[in-house]
Amino acid sequence: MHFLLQHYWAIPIAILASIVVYQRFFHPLASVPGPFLASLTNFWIVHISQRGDMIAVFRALHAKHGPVVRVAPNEVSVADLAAFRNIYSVSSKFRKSDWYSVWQGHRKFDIFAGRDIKVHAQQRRLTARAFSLESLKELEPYIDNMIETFCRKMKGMAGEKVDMAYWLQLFAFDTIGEITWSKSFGYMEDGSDHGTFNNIHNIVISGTWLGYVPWLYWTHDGLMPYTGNWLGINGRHSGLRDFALKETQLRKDKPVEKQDMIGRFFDTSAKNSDAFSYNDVVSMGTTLINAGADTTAISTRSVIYHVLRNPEIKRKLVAEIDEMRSKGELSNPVTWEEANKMKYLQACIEEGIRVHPAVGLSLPRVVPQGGIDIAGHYIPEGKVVGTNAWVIHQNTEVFGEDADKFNPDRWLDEEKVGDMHRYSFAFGGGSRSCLGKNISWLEMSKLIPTMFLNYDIELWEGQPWEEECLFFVYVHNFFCKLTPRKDPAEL
Ligand code: HEM
Repeated sequence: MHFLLQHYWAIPIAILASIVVYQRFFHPLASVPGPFLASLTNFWIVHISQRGDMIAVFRALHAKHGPVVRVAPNEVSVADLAAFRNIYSVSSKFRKSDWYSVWQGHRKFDIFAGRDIKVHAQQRRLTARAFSLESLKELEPYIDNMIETFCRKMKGMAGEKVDMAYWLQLFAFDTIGEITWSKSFGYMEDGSDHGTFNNIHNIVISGTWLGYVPWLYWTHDGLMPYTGNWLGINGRHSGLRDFALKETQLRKDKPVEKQDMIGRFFDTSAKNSDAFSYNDVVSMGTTLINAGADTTAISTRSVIYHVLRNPEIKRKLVAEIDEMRSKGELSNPVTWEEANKMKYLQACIEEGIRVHPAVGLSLPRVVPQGGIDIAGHYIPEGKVVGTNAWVIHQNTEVFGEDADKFNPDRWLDEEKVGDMHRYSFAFGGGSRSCLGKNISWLEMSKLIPTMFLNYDIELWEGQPWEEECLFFVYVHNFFCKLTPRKDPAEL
């Protein structure tokens, strides 16, 4: 005792040393390679996620350590192909990790962030039909409205420096408003999002890092009545939700000609009011804004940007568009049916979302009972595993030696396309894969060829863009110049 009192400074050092020894030598993940600090504390990954360069760090870690890397005391990043298919299968028992709890907050019905496998399966059954391929036909006229507004706005800016990243975001948000509540947000008309993007950016910044220390979020949640709100993520549970509530309220009393997403949810709710209440319909509205707008904007940007940076690819895409139009086989705006016949366009979209997936983090899942063997490492039950699309999409075994290049032609190789789809992860995977994939594909398939049909598009002074990797991978500095083209059908 006397010794301890005299050398009190040794106590924290001894505690720290035992933590280091335990985490490095005795912890069940001790054999998994990775950064030293990551094996000791979650604050390493918090720091990386806040810095906005998670993609570069994770790619470098896998290049150095191989297919399994310890990225937090209890979490590993997985690039092993067999394990990936197991974790993200349709019947997967790997539930979403507590990273998602900060996104769910107290919401009962959260199709994106809910972590209970059974509850999620029931919620997915209730909502999936609204997103089905057959419902796309009804949504197409809504999207035509938005494309017409977008092209009209572009016409007004012909020859000028257009902030394409921003305009595609305005388009994607207005489209979500239009297909969900039969009412665009009017952002394109105003040329402004009136602060919404900044609010959502703050939600994403906050949710990205807090997810790695959920105890901090829940402690703050308990103290909030006394301390007030200090966390941006709460905007998802308050401001954004209030917005969806107001729109849903307005829509409820307004008859519409075409069936929109909220209309479909109301129909399901009328038949299952216990399992899918009015409140749950509002939650779906919030989710659609959160999950469906930025993701589509980011993916559309990627396709257009990479096409513009590769003159030969741009030439081939425009040639496909012009050939169909001059034969009278292409409408303006381009229809879904026509777009599906355009093989090169579809290949450009596949490649755009492969090289720049909208989500920049691993999608973390909890290892179920029995554990899992990954590339020679045993990961026990309760630990977290996750794959990052930005890592797996660079796998040369699947995507070829030029996996780091934008090359739409790879999607035209019929022998390889099945395997590439199997490991495409931009829309997530298995039972938790994206519900809105068809909708976003519809938007991209129509907007992109319509833009190249009507305009010659160039990068403004050819400057490269900058990436900011949070949960979403935002881009900055994507400017274009648009020159109206003569319609090829009239040439
Ligand atoms: C190109 C555009 C899109 C991309 C890249 C994308 C990507 C993703 C990803 C990666 C996930 C899985 C997230 C996870 O496992 O944590 C997801 C889930 C989801 N997405 Fe999308 N998304 C897109 C568009 C949309 C659209 C337009 C909507 C709705 C209109 C939507 C609604 C959803 C929903 C509801 C989920 C949760 C599904 C579930 O867990 O059952 N997404 N999306």
